Order: sequence, then C-alpha cells, then structure tokens
Amino acid sequence: MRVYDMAKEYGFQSKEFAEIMKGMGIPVKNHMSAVTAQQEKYFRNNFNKEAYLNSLNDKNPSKKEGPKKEQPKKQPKEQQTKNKPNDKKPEIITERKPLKQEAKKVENKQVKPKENKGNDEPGVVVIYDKDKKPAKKKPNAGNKHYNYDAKEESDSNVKGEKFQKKKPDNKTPNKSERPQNNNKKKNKNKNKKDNKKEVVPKFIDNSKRSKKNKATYKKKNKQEREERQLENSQVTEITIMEGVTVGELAAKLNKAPTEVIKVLMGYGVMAAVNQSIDFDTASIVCEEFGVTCELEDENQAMDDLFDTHYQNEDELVKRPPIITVMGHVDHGKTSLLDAIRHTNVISGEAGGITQHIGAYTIMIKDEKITFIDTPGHEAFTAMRSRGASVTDIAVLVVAADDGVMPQTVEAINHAKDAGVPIIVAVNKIDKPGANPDKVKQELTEYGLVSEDWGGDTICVNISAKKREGIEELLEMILLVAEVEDLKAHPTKKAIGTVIEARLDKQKGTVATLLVKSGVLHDGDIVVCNDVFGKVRAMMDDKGNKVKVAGPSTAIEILGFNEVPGAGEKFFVAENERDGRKYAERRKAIMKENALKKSGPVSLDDLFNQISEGELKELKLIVKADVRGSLEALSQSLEKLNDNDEGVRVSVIHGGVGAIAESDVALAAASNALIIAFNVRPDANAKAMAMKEEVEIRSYNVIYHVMEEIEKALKGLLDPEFKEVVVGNAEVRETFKVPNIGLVAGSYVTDGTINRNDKIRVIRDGVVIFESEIASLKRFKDDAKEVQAGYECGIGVENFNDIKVGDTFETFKMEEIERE
Ligand SMILES: Nc1nc2c(ncn2[C@@H]2O[C@H](COP(=O)(O)OP(=O)(O)OP(=O)(O)O)[C@@H](O)[C@H]2O)c(=O)[nH]1
Repeated sequence: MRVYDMAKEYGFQSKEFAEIMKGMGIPVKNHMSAVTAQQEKYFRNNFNKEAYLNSLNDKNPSKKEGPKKEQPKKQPKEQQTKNKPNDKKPEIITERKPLKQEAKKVENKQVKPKENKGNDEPGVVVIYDKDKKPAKKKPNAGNKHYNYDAKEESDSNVKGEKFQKKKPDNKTPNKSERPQNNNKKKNKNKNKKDNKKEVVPKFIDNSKRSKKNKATYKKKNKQEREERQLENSQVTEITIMEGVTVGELAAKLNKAPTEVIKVLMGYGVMAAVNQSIDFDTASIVCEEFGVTCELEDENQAMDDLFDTHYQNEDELVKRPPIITVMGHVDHGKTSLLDAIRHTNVISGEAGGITQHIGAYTIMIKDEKITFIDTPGHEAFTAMRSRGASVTDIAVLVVAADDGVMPQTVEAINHAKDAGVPIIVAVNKIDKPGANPDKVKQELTEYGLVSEDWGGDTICVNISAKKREGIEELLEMILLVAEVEDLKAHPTKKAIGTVIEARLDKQKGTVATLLVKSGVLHDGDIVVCNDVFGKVRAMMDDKGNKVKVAGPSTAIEILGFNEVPGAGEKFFVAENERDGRKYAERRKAIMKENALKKSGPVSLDDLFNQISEGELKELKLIVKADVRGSLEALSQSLEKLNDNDEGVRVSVIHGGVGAIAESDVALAAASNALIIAFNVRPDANAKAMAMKEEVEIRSYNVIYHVMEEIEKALKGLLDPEFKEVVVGNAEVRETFKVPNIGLVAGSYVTDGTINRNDKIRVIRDGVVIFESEIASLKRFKDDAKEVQAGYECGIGVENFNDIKVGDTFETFKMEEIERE
C-alpha cells in the first residue's frame, strides 16, 4: 500500500498523512512511498484518528487563552462546516505588543482589541485562531474551488461581486466583544468603513477611553506622526525606476517637486512635474539631497507584484494544475492530448471539446486540469526564456517501442532546469514491440527512477491510440498537483502569462492568456511588458463568450494595443492611465537596454558579467562527437565548480552529434553557452544561434576546453586571436587527380573559400579532419578565392577520404583588439 492510498482511506491530505506517519516513526519519504504490511499493521493498531484530531484542537491555544465565555455560543452555520478538523491546522495565538512598523506583518491575521482590563496599554494585540473567531467569513482556503461560472457571473449586474470575499462581519455575536461605549452607531459605521479596506489591524480599543485618555492618545499619536515624518524626511536610500517622473522622484525623496525642479534647472535640465527623467539624471538629483539611489529591478518589481498574490496564505484557494506534454517526435504527444480531450467529461460533449484556443481545461473527479496544447518544446522554451514558469507539471511521453530518444532527454533537461515535476507516460503499450520496462530502465540513467522500482517518478503505461490508461494518468496528475499544493488568490486583479498572440485582420490583436492567480474581468486593463489594452472580449476554450476568468483558466482576449510576446507575464492595472504609463515606461527601458545590451553569456565577457554580479552560474550545453568524449568533458567541467570565483559551472544538457536548433533554443532560454567538441551546428542551428546571440565555442582537445573556461572565470581570457569561419562548401563529386590526390568537386554554399585559409572536413555534423587547403581550382585554373554560388575543386592537405555529402568549413584566426 502507498501512503496516498492510506491517506485517502483515512480522509487526510497525502502530505499531512505522510507527516503523521513520520511522526509515528514510520520512515516514509513522501506520499508515493510504499508502506510495508508490517508498517501498515503497526499504523492501524496505533493510530487513533479521533485522538489525533483532538490533539490538534488541544494545540489550539485559544483554550489556554480563553475563558470559554469568549467563544460564541453558537457558531454560524458556514463557520461550522468549515471547521472540519482536518481542513487545516489551527493557528497559534500569540499575544504581543506590536511595534508600529510591525503592523504590516500582522496585517493579515485577525486582530481584535484585547479586552480592557484596566491596566491595558494601547497597542496590545491579540491574534486569534481564525477558525475560532466567530462570524468571520473566509473563503475556503482548503479544498474547494471557487466557482468561476462565467454565465452566472454575466447574469449578475455587479461585476465581480461573486468573487468578492464576504466581508468579515463585525457585528460580533459575542456580547463580551462588543464595544461598550455609548456611541454605538458611530462605532458601527466606523467598523463598516474599516471593513472596506483589506484587513487593517486596529491596535487601540478606544471605546472605553475617557476624555483624558483621548487627549493623551491624541498627543501620543501626534508625537508618533511627527517622529514618522522626521524618519521619512531623513530618507537616505531610495530605489527608482528608469524614466521616473519628477513628481514621483520628489515624492520618494520626500521633497516638494519644485525643489527637485530647481536642482534640475541648476544642471540645465528643464523638466516639468510629469516629465520623465533618466536614471543618471535622477541619481544626480538624489546626490544633491544626500540620498543614494538604486535602479529598481523591473523584473523584481514584477516578481513582487506577483508575490502580493501569495502573501496571505489563508486567503488562497486551491487552483487546477497547468500541464505541458513533452516528448520525442512521434512518441504520441498529439495523440495523448487528443485522447485527454475525448476523455474529458466537463461538458459531456460527444467527441470531446471542440478546441478554440491553445489551452484547455478538463474535469476529472470534480477536479480541473488545464493543458497547454502546444506539444513539444517550443512553448516551454519560449515561456521559460522569458522567465515565466507557466507549467506546474510536465508529462513526458515516451513510446514503449522506441524508448528514450534525444528529444526525450532534452525534455527531461528542460523540465529539470525549470524545476517542474515530471510524470512519465509510457505510450503505445498496445504495440507488439512495446517494452515499458526497458523505457523505465533507460530513464534511470537520467535520474528518473520509477516508483515501482523504488524511486519517486510516477510512470503510467498508456495507449493514446486505444485510450487506455488515460484516466489513471489524469489521476496521477491530480495527485502530484495535490502534493505541489498549488494555490491562487481568488479575488485579486489577475496575473498570468501570455500563451500565444497574433494579429487578426478583423479583430486586431488576439491573445491567449493563462490566468495564474486572481480574476480577469471583461473590461480590465491588461498590461504585458510594453503593450497594454482594455479587454474588449473574452472567449473560453470552448469558444463561449465569458465575462470573468479565474485561476488556471485560459482565455482568448481582444484588446491589446500591440501583439504581446508569448511567455510574457501580464497583470491588470488599476486604470488605463496606469496601464499606459507602465507600458510606455517599459518601451523606453527596452529601447535603452537594446542600445546598451551586453548580450547573452559569452566566454570573452564572462569575467565582466561575474564581476558585475550578473552571473552566478555558468550553464553549459555540451555536444560531442562520441559518448566517451561527452562523458569525459562533462565530468571535467563539473570539477570546475571548485573555483574561487564562486561561480557554479553546470552542464545543463549533453548530447552526441551535430548541434541542433533545439540545443540553441535551450541555450537561449537558459542563458547557456554551447561547447562543441568536434561537432558543428547544422544550418538552422547556426542561423538561430546568430539570431539569439548564443555563443558556440568549438574545440577538439578536452584540455583546451577546461583551460579556456578556467581562464574565463578568472578574467584572464582575453584571447588575442579568435577563429572566424570564412566559408562553407558542399562536396558534390570526387576525382582522383594524378600527382595531387583526391580533389572534391564542391559548391560554395556561403562565404568565400580562400586558398590560404584553414579547412575542416565535416561529416554528419562531426568534424573528421582539420588541415590546410592543398589546392583550390576553378575549372582547370588555380584560384585565390571562390565566392558563394560557384563551383570549385578543393584538395585537402594529407586527406584523401573525402566523400560526396561531406562539407568543408574554412576558417582563419583573426587578431582581436585587446581592451
Ligand atoms: N499503436 C499506437 N500508436 C500510437 C499511439 N499513440 C500515438 N500513436 C501513433 O504514433 C504516431 C505519432 O503520434 P503523434 O501523436 O502524432 O506523435 P507526436 O509526438 O505528437 O508527434 P510530433 O507532433 O510530430 O512530435 C501516429 O501515427 C499515432 O497514430 C499508441 O498509443 N499506440
């Protein structure tokens, strides 16, 4: 039996159950761990669910704290149902005197004034177990999904009303908690007003305060305000965004805008309050005021914005997992996605969902799963290259008759690099040659050990064609999702990722968005990097018009002013003005960055990047001609981890054979550089490397690789010479010429073949020989150079094994100017 089976039986979440078992001394690793018959027996004999649940309640210090009369006599119905003991562990009550600046930290706990016992100082706070607090209605943070039924929503006249959390009811049912002053009405109104804000802690029970106390309080308050102001006026450090406006800067400096304008004028810069200034100018102003300023990291700001959704754990609700299906070509990704669509029971539609957009949500056992319907790596790479981890779980499809293939390995590396759990779907088990065990065996080489072999990778045997094993796979997805504990905020303004976007002649910009947290409403102002717009229309995965979209939902929207990039994060702005401002600022920054772009990782510039703190990990992709070299190289490279520079060297992907487009894509996405050991990129890969500015370093001696990287880490690599490829030619025929040897009738595909350049012979992407050009002829005449598009005869010094289909690469060493 497995932990999760028993968890189900006992009615616990797998995670919690594993903890319980561990607590009883049963050595389980996680929910997937198998439990021996003996352990199971021990558990069954010794575990008392009731006692356990009671012990949880005992831990609830409200009892310690509390005279029973403080509890409401009867809990409201809703609260009662939510207080199911295994829903959540109760929170600890603490009693403390909060400092002002700590107010934020407790902001989201429920705070109520401590009963005035006469000797109370203002500022005493009691944080109560929220489950025990009466009449406070909270969204079910545990197991229930919020209902985002768009149709219901559109019936409602109040936009978003359904998704607003019920406000805490401050008409406390417990008499002892009620304010005791005479001015009840006023106080009630005040409470009402307070409730409109997010939960603001109230530290002071002013209901029983005498006039004298009030005066003291006022005085104290004033004093504190003044202290705060003084504190603020002594700003010493600020962070500002590129393109900050004069007004914004003044506010951050705690100065009047006119003061800032004056300073600017002193430097000959005429700028009005709403005008943007660049960071350098802003830092001069800051210097004048004795304030140090730092450029705000835009990505950080975005991360922070996203983080606000997850700050208050008790406000979060469970969200469906988002899945990407990956695997080698023809192993059945598309068939699996099709099979899943047909297994779907969300709408009971015959033939499954008619899909309209690049993602769809299915329902299994009352739980939703969202699939990103872009099989393969493109989605993954595009998403990740922009730093958005869209996928929660990767399903790796491996054909049982074919086993682990190069793209399988790539997919594993992609998922690992993104830190996403992998579920293996061993497909085509219906085929006569199918051997699922062989697949499992091969996967162990890549660190994926199937759970029935003692590992923790879930492998499910399926036949996408015969639609077998699909439900089990979906259940496993839900299981992993449960362990991943995926949560989202049910009501905040939406954040998420653009899955794809295009320009439609009639409709304008059409973008598919995946809401990660919060709710997107029709009419919202969405901002995605440098583009923004008002959502004009929203359509779900079945083509229905909708008004709202909750977490893990994909929708197609109209309204962006330009086409946003796939994989880009989006958020909802307060209003159009803010949205436009943000997008315009991003545009300006991007323009500026493009001008001073330092480019992706390059060995020559490695030291600078390390020194500037931009690089903490040097990621490498190693491609070699034979497995032996690959292993030797990878092992040697890992040894470079012991460097004094504190830079981790990691080989994120290794393979045998020519460098393919997918290698370059992975390098671009992960900011890696490619080490080519006796291999070359194919034409597409080469073009992509140029476009993506991925550096490919070629070597033929392992020692040289190590030496160069070591030097680069230390900043000693400043090569005086650099290899420059000058031309490429294809061998179309070969001739034996007396006294000369073998001559290859070749066609120059690009560049120029110069008689004096060096030459390499490449076969199937692998360098098989390197030498000088022995002869270069146009027809019968010797030639000094032959341009692309012409034919010529090429002889290679000391090499007569040229074959039709080989390619030549000619190169020269060029001197590099030292900086
Ligand atoms: N016998 C059998 N054939 C399958 C199964 N799943 C897929 N196939 C076949 O395998 C071939 C490839 O399937 P696809 O679903 O197109 O594979 P893919 O991985 O999406 O391929 P690409 O999109 O080209 O990367 C098709 O001919 C499918 O009919 C299966 O479970 N059993």
